[in-house]
Amino acid sequence: MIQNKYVVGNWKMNGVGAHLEEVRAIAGGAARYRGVDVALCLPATLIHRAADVVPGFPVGAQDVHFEPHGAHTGCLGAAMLVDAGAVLTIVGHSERRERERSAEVRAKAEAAQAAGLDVIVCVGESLEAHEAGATIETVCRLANKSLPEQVGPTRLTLSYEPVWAIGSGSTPSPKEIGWVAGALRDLVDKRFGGQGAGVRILYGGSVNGSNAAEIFAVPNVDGALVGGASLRAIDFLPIVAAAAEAVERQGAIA
Ligand SMILES: O=C(CO)COP(=O)(O)O
Repeated sequence: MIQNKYVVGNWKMNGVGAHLEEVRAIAGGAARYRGVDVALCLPATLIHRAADVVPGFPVGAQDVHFEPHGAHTGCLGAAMLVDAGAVLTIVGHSERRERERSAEVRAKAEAAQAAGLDVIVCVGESLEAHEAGATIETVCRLANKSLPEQVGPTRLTLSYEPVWAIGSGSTPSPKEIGWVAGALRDLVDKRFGGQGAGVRILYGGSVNGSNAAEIFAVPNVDGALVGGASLRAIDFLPIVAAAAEAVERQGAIA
């Protein structure tokens, strides 16, 4: 089944109020492309303001606590994110996995689903695992342990982000990305049966305007999770354009 590509920006710990102009430019620019769903996962401090500035454009969080509320200093529950205007959240990003295990990632995904958030679950292998030829084994193990019990009523997405490719300028070859995306597609289909077809698989790690077209042409890659190149419209919109072109080439604009 061919569906819209999904291009999500992850601003990480970047952005203050002045950068809402970029959010506005990205939302306005993205609206020009058909066949692509675009979203931005912003610092929590900007979610509410962005939701006001670009009503209807999907803004999300980069993490969520697995409990709805309580004595968790510095954390945010899913209902709080919804209240701020978020419609999605990332869970299990490798920059957070240093402090959390897959069982916690799964609990976060389920808490987010229960609150009505779309969820992007991240998995990826370390450089050591990559060099040892253990990429597929590692990402499938992480995906199996981190994915929620059910696809759920909201949109579930799985993002393959090799730890060594994040912010490094290096990416796996299209062939390697294809092997992993194919393995994750099989895993999702097996785990969720017919509902698995609705789960999109993204690639993340040093995606930019120059390599996006090649990455979007890889079988089973349904989009990208973009870090550094999502901070400015001038860098991010060419990635959105490449996704729209890939969908057009596949002849199935939704
Ligand atoms: O971690 C990432 C997105 O979540 C990728 O970051 P970069 O695109 O900056 O490599």
